Amino acid sequence: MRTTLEPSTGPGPAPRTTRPGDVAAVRAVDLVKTYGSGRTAVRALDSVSVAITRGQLTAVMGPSGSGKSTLMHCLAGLDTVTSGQVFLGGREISGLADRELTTVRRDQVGFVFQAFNLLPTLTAAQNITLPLELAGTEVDPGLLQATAIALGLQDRLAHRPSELSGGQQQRVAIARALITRPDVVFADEPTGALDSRTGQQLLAQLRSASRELGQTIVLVTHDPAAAAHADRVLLLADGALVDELDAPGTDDLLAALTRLGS
Ligand SMILES: Nc1ncnc2c1ncn2[C@@H]1O[C@H](COP(=O)(O)OP(=O)(O)OP(=O)(O)O)[C@@H](O)[C@H]1O
Repeated sequence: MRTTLEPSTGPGPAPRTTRPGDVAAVRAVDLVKTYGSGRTAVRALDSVSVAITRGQLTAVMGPSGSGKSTLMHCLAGLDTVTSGQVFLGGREISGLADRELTTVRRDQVGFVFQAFNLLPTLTAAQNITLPLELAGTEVDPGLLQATAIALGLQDRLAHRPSELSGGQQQRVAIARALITRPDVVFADEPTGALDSRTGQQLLAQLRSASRELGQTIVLVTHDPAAAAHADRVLLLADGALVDELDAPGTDDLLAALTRLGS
């Protein structure tokens, strides 16, 4: 097992989590991910180096098969890397053993998926605080309130998922990912199960929650209108990072994707 810290910018012991001076919440250096071996090997990520800025909403776009999910999985400690390094919160996670990666995922990362994955018998509040309960951490009512307000859920906390709209259910799932204040929240096509208007509202809320709480969020999406909510958009093609756009509009993204032939 190999664990190193990012090069320190100052004296003193290197802390476990992101230092105040760090701008990157998560960083990949020369990341390579190959599936399979021999003639059937697929190089899903081909030497990707990228830094995800703290407190920003970053979207990852690219044609189908370009490596978006693979990049997310490697950055989040869900998958091993073939070579290269991943630093999460200033600590290298590439090379960690499975048990340590489980702790990284529990303590440093939040996830939001297309399917909301809420527990039907629990209220919205209980769903949101579930990660804290599972970790044996006391629930701070102020933190729950602030998270609920950031997502416009303060009047829905006593409701069960079946009593909530799809958009509200996904906001509960986002609140659940934010409640532990992880280094990064990864959202994989979070609007995939929502109609386009509700999806747009959800993304606006995701972005404002990111700003209000200073939460780093990585959004994986096919949808240029979704990615247009991001502070920065990373474009992947054939496993390589081919472009980075700052606060692009939907038209800029459509043009960039057209150039990639997607
Ligand atoms: N478990 C796996 N075994 C073999 N090949 C894989 C595996 N997972 C992904 N791949 C391949 O790696 C490449 C990148 O896949 P990935 O799922 O990361 O792309 P993506 O951009 O997320 O695609 P999509 O937009 O279609 O979800 C593809 O060629 C894919 O077929």
